[in-house]
Parts: sequence; structure tokens; C-alpha cells
Amino acid sequence: MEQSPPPAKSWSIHTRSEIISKYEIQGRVGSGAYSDVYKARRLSDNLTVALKEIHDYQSAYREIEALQVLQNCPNVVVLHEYFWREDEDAVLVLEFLRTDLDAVIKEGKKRGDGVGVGEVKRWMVQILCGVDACHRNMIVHRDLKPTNLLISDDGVLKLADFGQARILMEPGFVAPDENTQQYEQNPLFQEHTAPPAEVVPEMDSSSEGLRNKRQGIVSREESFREICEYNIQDSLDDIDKETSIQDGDTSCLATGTASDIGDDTLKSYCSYEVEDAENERRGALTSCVGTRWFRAPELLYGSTDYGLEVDLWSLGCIFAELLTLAPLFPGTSDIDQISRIISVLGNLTEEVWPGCLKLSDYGTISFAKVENPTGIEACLPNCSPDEISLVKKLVCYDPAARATAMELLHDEYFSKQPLPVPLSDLRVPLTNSGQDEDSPGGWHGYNDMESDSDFDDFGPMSVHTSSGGFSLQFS
Ligand SMILES: Nc1ncnc2c1ncn2[C@@H]1O[C@H](COP(=O)(O)OP(=O)(O)OP(=O)(O)O)[C@@H](O)[C@H]1O
Repeated sequence: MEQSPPPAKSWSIHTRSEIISKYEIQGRVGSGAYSDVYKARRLSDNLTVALKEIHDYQSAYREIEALQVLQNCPNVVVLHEYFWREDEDAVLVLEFLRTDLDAVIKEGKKRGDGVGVGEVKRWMVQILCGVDACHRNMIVHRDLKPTNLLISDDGVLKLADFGQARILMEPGFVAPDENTQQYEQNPLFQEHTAPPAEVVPEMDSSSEGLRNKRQGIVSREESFREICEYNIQDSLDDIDKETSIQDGDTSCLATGTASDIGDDTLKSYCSYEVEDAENERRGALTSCVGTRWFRAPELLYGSTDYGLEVDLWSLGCIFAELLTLAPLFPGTSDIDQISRIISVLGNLTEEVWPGCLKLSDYGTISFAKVENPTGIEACLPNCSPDEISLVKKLVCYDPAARATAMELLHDEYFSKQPLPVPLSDLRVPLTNSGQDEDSPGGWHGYNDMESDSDFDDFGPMSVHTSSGGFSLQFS
């Protein structure tokens, strides 16, 4: 029997009556791999909001799920409501945040005087509070980077873009941590633990797709329960394969089998949803997440049973960038990414990371021995021993050895002079890191330097075939 074509998707927020009856859309402010983001005015009270139109089911599902759990965290972007209709893109109504940490770094560089130590500490404390909230709820963000750390006009930094987030346990689970109370009472952190007025959730979403075409206002709890109960299998069938990421931004290491060698061997790409869907069915995770420069070694080596620690590696890269105003590991391909890490930390061996031999791509790629790794110190010139020590606690091979966000919040670095400055002393850039309506998609420096192949611009290599697959040797 001939199959009827799938229903056409709207792709345009401007045609959605349920949205334009409540919001005046003022223009596009950004776009990402899966989304377009618009600035809008809520007609009922003139509040400026961001409308994030997400073109990918799974990404929307994850973002809504994670943001609902984290709704009361002052360092996570506020989700006011969302619109979910079958065969339409999801639209999230988020608090509008004009700038981000990438702009802070760029502006510090442009001014020439960098970012002051007290400012660096205040930004870091806010990031750590946001990440700690995620991790206490067993949410792994999986795409932490400066452009996903948005900043309000009054200097409050908020984690955003939860499209790749996963909840690793039951939602609502809060890790018992006796330190929590202590940290919430610590005057050092109090400035940003008081929820801003806007945090009051207003979850009047019309979530039609999730409620079988019934329309109406649903409570937070109800909508969350429904979104959790929605059959993931059905959802995966709905995924629009057209939107699979195939750019270098999320490209993964080629996991080799001998048959790959013939045609497209060295053209590494990853159909994110397909791999992810498969992994989800098996209860495993995909290694194809995050932006390469911030991606943890376990992901680069193809792990599918990683944990919250992948965010901690990203944090270390972000902190290093905040301190030096330059990316720590700006890899041009996944192989180049690993190569840069190895040149700093040395080769990946059982000695530095017991269990690394089990990583699925460990035997696939081998590197010549690096006799004299430079060490993190070399990447952090002009940084204090405390700053170097902080980065080292995060940027280390063994995920189990990385310090948690909570541990870092108690690091003496933050209680030493100069103390974190108050929010009002932070220099908040007037713009975001470059994107506007006229240059959609153009402000992610990270996306610009990607290549189709993981092996472009890379030195000599040799391919060895065996019955089990192939391995690549780089020199
Ligand atoms: N709440 C917000 N307020 C203002 N601008 C926002 C907001 N959320 C997102 N943006 C803008 O839209 C851009 C794209 O948003 P976002 O990163 O969330 O989308 P994405 O499709 O998940 O992106 P990526 O490709 O980085 O994963 C951001 O870089 C930012 O410029």
C-alpha cells in the first residue's frame, strides 16, 4: 500500500495563532543547530521574552524536561511556558537574556585588560551553582560552553540550551549532600541564591502533542508527568531525520569496522538522533554530544556509559578560557582535539585512568608517545597557582578524579582575596557575542572552524586493518 507523505511542518513561528495572540514577535536574535530564537513582547504585561522554536522533537523534549526540574534554580534560565502541538515545532517561552559569557571573554580581550580576578570568581561561582543544581538533580547538561551561559543585564549568569541534557535518574531526585545547606547559607553565595522575581513559574503550556490533542492549561506537575509518560518510542519515530546534525560541531570519532574502509572511511559524521535513539533503547548514552572544544576525553573515545563528569571537563575548559581569554583545546577535528589534549596531559594510559582500555574507541586510534607533555601550567600563563590548581581539578583524564561542582564551591580559591565581586560590579557586555537578525548562525566561533572530515589538516597517519576493524596511527 502506498504510504502517505508525512504532514508538512510549519517551520514558521509567525503562523502560529496560539503564539501570536499572546506575544508580539520582534525579530530573530539567534539560531542554533536545532532552533531559531526570537525576541518577543508578552502582550499581557509587556515582559520581554525569548521564543525558542525547536525544530527537533528530542531536543525540545529534553530541554523542557530538564528546565521543568530546574525551574527554581536562580542560575538556570527560566521557562515561562511552552507550546507543543503535534506535527509542529515546539516553542519554548524563556526569560530573555541579552548576553553571554563568550561576550564577556571577547570584551575582556578587546579592552585589553581581561577579566578581573574578582569578576572571574563571581562568574565561576554562578556557573558552579548552576551546574551543582543540575548535578544534584542528576541532570547532565552535555553542552556546556561560554555561548550557552547566558547573562542578564544585572549580571546573573544562567545555564541555557538544555537540548542535549539527560536526566540520569528519576526526576525530582536530589542527591543527599550535607554540604548543600552549608553552601546555601554561605554569605559568599547568597547574592545569587535568592530567586529573582522572574523565577516564579507560569506553566500554562498548551502541550497538545503530549496530551493527545486535548487543549488547555496544565499545571507544572501535570505537564511534567505527561511529558515523562509520553512514550519515548513513539517520539523517536517522529524524529525528522532531515535535522540530523552532520556538521563538525558534533561530529564523532569514526568507530571503525573493516567495511567502513572502502567508501567513506575517513569522513566522520554522526546522525545524532539515530545513534541516540538506539542508545536510549539500550539504556546507554551517545558519545556524540557537546561542542568539540569542550568535549570530555571519554566522549571523544566513544564512551556510552559516562556520567555527570563530562560537564566537569567542560567546566575546566570554560574556566581556563575565562582566565586566559583563549580556548584551552581548540581542536579542528575530533582527532586533532584528542591530539591537543594528549600533548598537554600526556598519553592516555591505564596508569592515568584505570579502565580506559575499555573505551570503545581506545584501540581504534593510537597516538605516538608524547615524551614531554606540556602540562596544564603551560596553557595558563600568568595564572596564579590557585587558578592552575582549580583547572587541574577538572581537566584530568580520569572522570572519577574530577572535582564536583559542590567541592569546587568550597575551594579555598573562592574565599581568598580578592573575593568574588558583587553582581553590581560585574562588567556586563551590552551585546551578545555577535549574532543578530542579519547574521543568523554566525556568532558561534566554535562552529566556524569545523571541517567535514576529522582527518583534514592532520599530520601523517597510517591505517592498519585487522579482522576486528581498523586502527589509525598518528605521528
Ligand atoms: N533565553 C534567551 N535569551 C536571549 N537569547 C537567547 C536565549 N536563548 C537562546 N538565545 C540565543 O539563541 C541562540 C541559539 O540558542 P540555543 O543555543 O539555545 O539553541 P540551540 O539550537 O540549542 O543551539 P546549539 O547549536 O548551540 O546547540 C543562542 O546562542 C542565543 O544567541
